[in-house]
Amino acid sequence: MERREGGREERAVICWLPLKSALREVRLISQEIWSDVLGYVRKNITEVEYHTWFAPVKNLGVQDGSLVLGVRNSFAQEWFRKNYLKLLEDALRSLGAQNPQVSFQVLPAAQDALLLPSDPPPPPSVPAPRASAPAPMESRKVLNPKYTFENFVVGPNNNLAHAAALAVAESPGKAYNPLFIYGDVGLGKTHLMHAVGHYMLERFPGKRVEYVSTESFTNDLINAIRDDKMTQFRNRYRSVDLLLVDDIQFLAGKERTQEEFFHTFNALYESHKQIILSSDRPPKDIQTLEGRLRSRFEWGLITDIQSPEYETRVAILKMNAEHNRIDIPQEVLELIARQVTSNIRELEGALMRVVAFSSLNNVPFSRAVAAKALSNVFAPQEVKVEMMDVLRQVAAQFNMPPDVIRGSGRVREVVQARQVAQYLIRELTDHSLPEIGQFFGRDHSTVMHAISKVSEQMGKDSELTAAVDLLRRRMKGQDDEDSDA
Ligand SMILES: Nc1ncnc2c1ncn2[C@@H]1O[C@H](COP(=O)(O)OP(=O)(O)OP(=O)(O)O)[C@@H](O)[C@H]1O
Repeated sequence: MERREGGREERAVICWLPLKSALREVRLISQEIWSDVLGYVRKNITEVEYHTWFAPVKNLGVQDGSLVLGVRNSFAQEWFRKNYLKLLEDALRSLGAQNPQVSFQVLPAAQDALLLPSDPPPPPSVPAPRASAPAPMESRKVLNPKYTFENFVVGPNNNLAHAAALAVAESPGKAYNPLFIYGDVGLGKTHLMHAVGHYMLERFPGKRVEYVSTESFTNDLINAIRDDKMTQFRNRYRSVDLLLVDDIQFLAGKERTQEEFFHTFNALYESHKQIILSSDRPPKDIQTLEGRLRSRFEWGLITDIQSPEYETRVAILKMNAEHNRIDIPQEVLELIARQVTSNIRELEGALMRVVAFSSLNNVPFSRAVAAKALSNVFAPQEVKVEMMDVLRQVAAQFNMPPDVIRGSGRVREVVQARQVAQYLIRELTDHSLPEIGQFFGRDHSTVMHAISKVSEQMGKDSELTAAVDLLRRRMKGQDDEDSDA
């Protein structure tokens, strides 16, 4: 464990250890911030400037609350400091950073030349230029390594779809063919499809799995017709063991694609190859879909995925946090799960936003911090402070585990932290003295004594006063200034 000598410095370092461990995966998290920052920057400078200066910049993650950007050489470093620092800080401010910090590092030549796979996609607000020709045959997509059965949280909203997908994975071409999964955006249809693909490839590495969106299928068809390559097209789609087609509702109104898909479907079905289709609606609601296709889609099993209920949302967030090795308190996850109710993609985005916010502002996770981080995007939530919130914040501030504060230790620092925690709980929550006493395994008179002791010291002991003020602001989500004090 990292330790430095010297009172204040030591506290500053150790206080943020949980946050530092949260930042281990910060490169991943900060792509989200970086995409938003680029979106902001692009709106505020010319395209030429953007491409000259920002396109080559590499996001190196957040370190100690500062967004670190890799630039090509010391000239660019200087240029950025002089010309773009303020713009970048404004961009971070627009994302909720209260004391934004940006630093620039000159990249080693090799890294500069290398486009790391973690580089962010272009910001969504400014779409990348689109080629006028349709995508080439290679538009096939690969399976997302994250979309496995192990990473899929099962709840009442999706247990039937999950069971069906598992059955299909175990007996492809036999259990349900086709499997038709429908549901609103961002609820896990693609995840389940890919999970079947992974499962099959793990058990039978020689099998051919093809995942394609309906749009890519259509583009491939157009290209094949244009380039006179229909035989290759047919070979490609009719020789697979598992065909996964996303967003099949986009077949609506495309007669030629429907015709070709009909033959692909028949060829696969007759040779007992598995087909899985996803859609935002059941086959009967897809307008202008040929009757013969609709009836084929209904041959197997049609199953839906609904919005997840609260417990499933919390479980998904927990799994995501663990996956990214982010140590985030349960009550913060619960707050996010209450805030984002319908869409899992948004739920994951909200978690990222909270992690980004707390790393950029260098504050530990708390419900108030999470509420603030989400307030720009979702309706602001009134956060009721809980005893556990206070205990955790006091523990971080006094650099000792919460259990030690609640324990029986009589060391001066521990007693002081315990008294501060009791004082703040009394002030910030509705709990009675006996309830607070019970939380600390003590009686109400001890709590009364703690409160009068802290009240007495406030104003006299400046360090304690500053710590209590800072904690109070943090609990109320008002820690506007830098919170390293
Ligand atoms: N049950 C779940 N457990 C864990 N993660 C999930 C679950 N359901 C969805 N997700 C995650 O939510 C995100 C969105 O899921 P996915 O892309 O599969 O949704 P979709 O229904 O295919 O959406 P769209 O219709 O927009 O394509 C993904 O990151 C996925 O991993």
